[in-house]
Amino acid sequence: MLQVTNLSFSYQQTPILKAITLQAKAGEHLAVIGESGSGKSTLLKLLYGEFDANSGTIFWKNTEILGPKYNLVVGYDFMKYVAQEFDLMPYTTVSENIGKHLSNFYPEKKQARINELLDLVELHTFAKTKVKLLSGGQKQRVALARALAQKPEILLLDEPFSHIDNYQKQRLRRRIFRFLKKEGITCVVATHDRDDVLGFADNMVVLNNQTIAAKGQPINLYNNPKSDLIAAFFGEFNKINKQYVYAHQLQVVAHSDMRVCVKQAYFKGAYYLIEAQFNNTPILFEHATHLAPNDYVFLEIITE
Ligand SMILES: Nc1ncnc2c1ncn2[C@@H]1O[C@H](COP(=O)(O)OP(=O)(O)OP(=O)(O)O)[C@@H](O)[C@H]1O
Repeated sequence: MLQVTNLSFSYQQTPILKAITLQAKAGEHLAVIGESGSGKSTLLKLLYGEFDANSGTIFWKNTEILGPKYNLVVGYDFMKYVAQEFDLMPYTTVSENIGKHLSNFYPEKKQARINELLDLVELHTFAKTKVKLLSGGQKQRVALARALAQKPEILLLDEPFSHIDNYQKQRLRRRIFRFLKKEGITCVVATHDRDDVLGFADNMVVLNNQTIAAKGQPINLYNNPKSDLIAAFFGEFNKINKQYVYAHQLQVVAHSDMRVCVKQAYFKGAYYLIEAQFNNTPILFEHATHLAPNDYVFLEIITE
């Protein structure tokens, strides 16, 4: 189990994280979300032992994670960290990068593991290509594969799919998270992307104002967001009578108390996102078909 207790940290004078307490059980997938600059990467770096905390403790099972004041070499064997900057060896091949931490003592076993990971991140055709010749998304996949090579007990991922195009991202995300669950690897993922959370994370924490503003299962935070920051993470939303109402929770009906004037319709594929006005308040809702500006419609909140 990962246990973080009362962790506080500042780079200089300004506190970045204050009294952070969180846990992740072995095999759990924990998502860390928050606005840009809220300290997600800093938290992962502290978990990795890259910095010394001002106060508080971090334990993985019975081992205390300590920073450079106490460790000559940053990091621990049981933990891997895939940073936003991938830190690969540019002049060696994809295979060599993935196998970097694997022992040469059993070359066949090493090659089999490299092949398994090349399959996982779908980079077989690039196995012998030098990393400096790869695109950003391909480098990110090499970094993921390399972090998994030795089967860490805990994996820290910072925006793990940010450089990968949408076409490959969805599939790769499913493959990687399924692989982590299958191998029982605990993972902490810092992300801006709700798709890294919904359907994958067991729990999530929300960083805001240097502290944890909320934590819980994604389904509970989704259903009861408690703040604009959390609601916005999950999708377009409105605040109606102090309640958070997602755009898809409003439907057009024949008659209701909520008569709105359409301002703009945005094609979103399976639906249109409609921007409308209700008593001078902007309202967003989803609708199956296009609605013309200045049309009036009635809306109702869908109660599931
Ligand atoms: N090496 C550093 N020295 C000083 N300040 C830093 C350093 N790295 C980050 N910061 C500051 O710490 C704060 C948190 O940064 P951090 O990168 O942890 O945020 P983040 O939530 O990961 O942001 P993003 O989502 O944009 O990656 C920011 O205000 C940033 O400017």
